[in-house]
Amino acid sequence: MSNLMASRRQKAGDDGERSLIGPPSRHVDENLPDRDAPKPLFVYLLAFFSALGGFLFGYDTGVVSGAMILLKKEMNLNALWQELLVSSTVGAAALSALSGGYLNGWLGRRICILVASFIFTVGGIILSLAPDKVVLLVGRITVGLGIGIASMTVPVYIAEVSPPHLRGQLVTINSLFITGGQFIASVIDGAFSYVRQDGWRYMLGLSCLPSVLQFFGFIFLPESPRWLLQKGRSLEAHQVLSQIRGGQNIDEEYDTIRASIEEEEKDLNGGGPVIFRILRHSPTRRALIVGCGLQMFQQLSGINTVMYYSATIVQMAGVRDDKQAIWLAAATSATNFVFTLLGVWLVEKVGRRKLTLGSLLGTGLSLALLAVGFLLSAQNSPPITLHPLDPQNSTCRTYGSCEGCMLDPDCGFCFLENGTNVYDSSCVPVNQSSTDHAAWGRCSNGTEASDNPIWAYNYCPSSYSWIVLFGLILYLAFFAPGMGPMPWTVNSEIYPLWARSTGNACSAGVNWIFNVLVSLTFLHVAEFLTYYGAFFLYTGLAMLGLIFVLGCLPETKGLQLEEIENLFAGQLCSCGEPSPNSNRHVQYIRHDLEFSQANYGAVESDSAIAYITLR
Ligand SMILES: O[C@H]1[C@H](O)[C@@H](O)[C@H](O)[C@@H](O)[C@H]1O
Repeated sequence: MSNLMASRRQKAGDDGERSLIGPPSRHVDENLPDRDAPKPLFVYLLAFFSALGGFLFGYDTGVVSGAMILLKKEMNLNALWQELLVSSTVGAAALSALSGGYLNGWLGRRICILVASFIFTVGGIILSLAPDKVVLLVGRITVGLGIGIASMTVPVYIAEVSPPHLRGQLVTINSLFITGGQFIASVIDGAFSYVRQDGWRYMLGLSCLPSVLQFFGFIFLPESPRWLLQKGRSLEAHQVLSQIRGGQNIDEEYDTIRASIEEEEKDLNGGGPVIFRILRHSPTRRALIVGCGLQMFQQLSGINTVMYYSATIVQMAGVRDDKQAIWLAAATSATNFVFTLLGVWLVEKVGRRKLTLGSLLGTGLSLALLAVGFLLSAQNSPPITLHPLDPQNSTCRTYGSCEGCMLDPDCGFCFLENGTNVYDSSCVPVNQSSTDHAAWGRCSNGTEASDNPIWAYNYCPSSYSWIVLFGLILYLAFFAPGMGPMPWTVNSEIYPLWARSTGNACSAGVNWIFNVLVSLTFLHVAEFLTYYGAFFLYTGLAMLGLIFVLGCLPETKGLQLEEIENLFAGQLCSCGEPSPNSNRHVQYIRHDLEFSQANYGAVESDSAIAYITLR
């Protein structure tokens, strides 16, 4: 038995991943899934149609910044409404991701994906036809509900239908679709920014195309075989598995899924709602802490602030034209997308742990560079030379330089420019109905000719802006391959079968909650700590994340599901070292003995527990 285990263990290390659906159950040394194993086209089709959910997640979160530039003018949106339209989607996503675990167990993965694509479509229609801002808000909340369900269901579905040797790659491709969606959204934003009248309707409404495609695709696509088996629909599960595996012999895999479900049922951890069972079961509780911690630190390292703020960063660097700024923001999301591709390639080469650690270290250093850029800009902030009489007697006249003026949300900086030289500058109140102009004076008419003064809201002109721009690109290059996709990928692998949808629902919920928190607090944090203070704060948080990952994230690459579970059997933070218990190796093997009924038994040796399927 030990030799047999050793050979399987060796093979597991060499071959990469094993099925999440259940442990491999084939005969010891033959038919093991490996890179030469058949790659049934059908599974790619399934992954593509599911990852459209990731695309919609990226599209709907990304498209709003470009749409807002047109919307705020057409609908006279004040800062509060702009904030509401952006954050309501993310808030709704948090709620629906949290409830998605229950929906997944009750309705199944396929129905949840169908529901999500239906909601996306309805949301897209509401948004494109919205007559006023209230209906727009309803549309944004609707779309958020779809995003939440999709964000937690899609990785689970892909993991459950993928053959073992393709699982890691296919789940990470979902993250590629997220950043791809954000990139396409920014291109669509750029293209329709020329359509001044109603351009935003196309931007927001176009998401209906992929969602309708996904909806019709999933009418014909199958349910996860594991969910079917869990619900006792064994005949259907067998048919689906056989279809997904392209007609290969699936008896062994099928038996394994069934065996693992029966094992789960034997060991219900006291019964009750899954979340309580997770909290009572220490290894799964530890996995949940690691999964939620990763999602929390992903957001605390400021990705969405950096992406959202990128348009302002490029304005700060001297690009003042709205359209040019939109296209440069598209370049930012293209960078995010391209470097995610690097992550898909690296994940099986260097492993999840090293990729996440390297990514966080680079992310922290780039955040520090961004902070230094902002610090130098603040120290050399242009002085205010003109103090026009203020009819509103606002706080704006109290500032001596652009820095203080820019940090006050009620004021903006109005100036003339000669090359990099700023002159005739003043700090004046912003127009309450549009931040594009001042409330009165030279910068209030919104026209921008070379002899007209420039209106800078939220930023200051600075000759150190290149440091900030460089920091931004470096940040994305480090974040995108690791901290972007790994929290999603790792979460799809670390929970045992019974806890997978609830574990993913909780961690996705944590992701969305911290997304809202970081984006809602950014401007206030910047007001109190200044921009460089805010970015130094993110640097600190990324470093805390680094310590967390260093201490608590074990390497899951190339391990079987049972080995992954065992990684959480010991202490929570063991610096990635396998816990002593991980020597216990669980192995399912099939004995072709002549029994007509299936029976299951367990044998424990000094270094292994073997679950033997007897037939
Ligand atoms: O993994 C994704 C990705 O990195 C996106 O670019 C980001 O906007 C999301 O918040 C994140 O969850």
